[in-house]
Amino acid sequence: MAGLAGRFARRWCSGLLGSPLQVPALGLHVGGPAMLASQKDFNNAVSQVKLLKEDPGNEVKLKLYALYKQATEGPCNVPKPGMLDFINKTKWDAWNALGSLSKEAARQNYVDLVSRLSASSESPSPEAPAADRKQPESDSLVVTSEDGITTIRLNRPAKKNALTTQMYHDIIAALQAASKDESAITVLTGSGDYYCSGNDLTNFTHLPAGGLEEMARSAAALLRDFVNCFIDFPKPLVAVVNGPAVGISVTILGLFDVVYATDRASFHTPFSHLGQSPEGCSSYTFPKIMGSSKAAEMLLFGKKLTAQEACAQGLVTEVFPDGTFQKEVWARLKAYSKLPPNAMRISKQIIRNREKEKRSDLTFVCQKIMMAMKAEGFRLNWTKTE
Ligand SMILES: CCCCCCC/C=C/C(=O)SCCNC(=O)CCNC(=O)[C@H](O)C(C)(C)COP(=O)(O)OP(=O)(O)OC[C@H]1O[C@@H](n2cnc3c(N)ncnc32)[C@H](O)[C@@H]1OP(=O)(O)O
Repeated sequence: MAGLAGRFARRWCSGLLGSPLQVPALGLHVGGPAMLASQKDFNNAVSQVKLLKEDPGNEVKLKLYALYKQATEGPCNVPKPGMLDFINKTKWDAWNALGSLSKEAARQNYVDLVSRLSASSESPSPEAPAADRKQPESDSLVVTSEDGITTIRLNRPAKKNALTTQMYHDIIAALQAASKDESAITVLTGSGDYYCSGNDLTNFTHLPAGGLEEMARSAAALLRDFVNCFIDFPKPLVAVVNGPAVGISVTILGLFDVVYATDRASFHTPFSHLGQSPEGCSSYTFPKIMGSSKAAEMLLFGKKLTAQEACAQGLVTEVFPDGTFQKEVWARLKAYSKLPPNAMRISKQIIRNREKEKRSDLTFVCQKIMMAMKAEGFRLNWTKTE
């Protein structure tokens, strides 16, 4: 495991330990005061970074990288790497974010940052490591209740509604609240042109203090809580699939009671491409819904289904023309929400209870994730899914 963590760290660190970036949150230097660090101070700081006793974490290393580049080469002057080149794109973004910060100010900021890091590595910091800090509340999830329907909307359209760690937590909380509220039906949908692009692939780029193993363990625990909420949800749960769906947003569809899709939607589970294995109980629900060979084509080979294909295979309940999708679906859901809520709950319980014993599958899936992460060296490279 240490080897894996080391490989992970090396990938981040390659060419990274040395560079200033302007980060207002760190109180870094922007202007040009009288006493700026000399080239010698800067060279010393570059050497000092390599001697730090504690790994400062990827976030700080990224700041160092960007400041170093700015100090030595000036404003970012190289083409933006493609989105598949994930690590270099992240580094490029950090450097580019420094804008026109002068070389001298970047040099000073780099020296200041290294001096703070050296001081804190000698005395324990009162602050929790950045990777362990709780994420700020975000508006990436919007929950509304109207006409007997609670709607949980993924609201990160610029990132195709990719699920951040915070969003997993927020969805769990929203489902728990919806299971107890006055609504008869609960809906999951997305904002913008995508339903969801699956797990946010940057969720795994910040290594916690406990290293790779700890990251795998906490991801598996969060995933288990997340999927359990869908398994246990007591009311009718409807997916309003407003556009393409990828990864975990597809696998959990087998735990919904009804899935309505626009004819623009597609359903893609590129797990093998990513060196991962399927989750969300799909190893159980998909073969049951569509038969084992169709399930294998999706889950092993990553075959992307059109909305019509997904409907023909039973994953989707009904497909609507995109132009009338929202109008037709919401009109229908409003009508359904007038049905007696208790009757719907009890009927759902009768239908689903038979399945709950299969839950051991879920634990197995969590174990598989950890095994896959280890086996794959926890690869960060991701494949464009189209
Ligand atoms: C903590 C608990 C962990 C539980 C783990 C559960 C295991 C789950 C597994 C999965 O879900 S596997 C599936 C993961 N998803 C993907 O592989 C999709 C990756 N994205 C793409 O292939 C493409 O972005 C797209 C979805 C096909 C869209 O392509 P398009 O060309 O239309 O748009 P882009 O320019 O590529 O994207 C716009 C913008 O959005 C960002 N983005 C898209 N998807 C993700 C993602 N999954 N994670 C993070 N960011 C994503 C993309 O980087 C672009 O950002 P900018 O470059 O504009 O900043």
